[in-house]
Amino acid sequence: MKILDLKKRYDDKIIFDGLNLDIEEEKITVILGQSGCGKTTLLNIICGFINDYTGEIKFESDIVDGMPYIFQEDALIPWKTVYKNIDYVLKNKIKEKDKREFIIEKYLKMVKLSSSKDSYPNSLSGGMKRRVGIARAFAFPSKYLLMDEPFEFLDVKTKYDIIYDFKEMQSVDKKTVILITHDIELAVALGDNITILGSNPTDVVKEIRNSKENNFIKEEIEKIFL
Ligand SMILES: Nc1ncnc2c1ncn2[C@@H]1O[C@H](COP(=O)(O)OP(=O)(O)OP(=O)(O)O)[C@@H](O)[C@H]1O
Repeated sequence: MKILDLKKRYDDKIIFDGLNLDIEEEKITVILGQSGCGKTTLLNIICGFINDYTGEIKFESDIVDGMPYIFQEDALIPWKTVYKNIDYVLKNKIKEKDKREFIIEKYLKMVKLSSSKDSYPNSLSGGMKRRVGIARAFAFPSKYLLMDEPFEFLDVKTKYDIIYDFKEMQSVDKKTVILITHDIELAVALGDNITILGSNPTDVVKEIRNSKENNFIKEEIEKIFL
């Protein structure tokens, strides 16, 4: 995916004034930026929630069905079971019920929630709700996956358990993931590529490719970001 010469303002506040980004397909790109620099605005432009910008977003894969978006807050429907929450987003895309069932079972198993498929969201822990959200996002037939601070408000152990499972799923499904955060540890744990944004107006400060190959990546990011 390429973001070319992106310009966006809210009234007289300039957020992007010619931002260019090259997002590698089938990898996890983490975009790190301080609060208020425009990360959510960027994701909302990519997924089409925001249209009043100039510049171009070039997708290499099909986006006709839309793309899943995991928010900070749980976006589960409280009156639907875990199974029905996932089925709800697949229904319009996959007509065959048995095919949907196969997909839902597969992803619930991957997030270790097969036995909770008939539970309602209010009976799940915060971590379990996150897992349902991840299963639903991976089950959705899209090459792209957008995530906005997806693991906020989780305790450290739960967060790293989920990160581990997320990586396992990504190693099989190879989505083009864009994750925005201000959490350096999350960036280091998940990012194949890490882009650090500065602000006023927002632009790229540093792009780090293949960050897993760099043993000092956290220290390097801290020097720039903190
Ligand atoms: N609809 C809007 N109208 C006016 N200003 C807005 C609007 N949405 C966001 N902003 C402003 O634009 C700037 C960027 O907001 P955005 O939410 O994209 O930043 P962010 O980097 O995601 O922040 P955070 O990490 O705190 O969520 C902020 O100063 C915000 O107050």
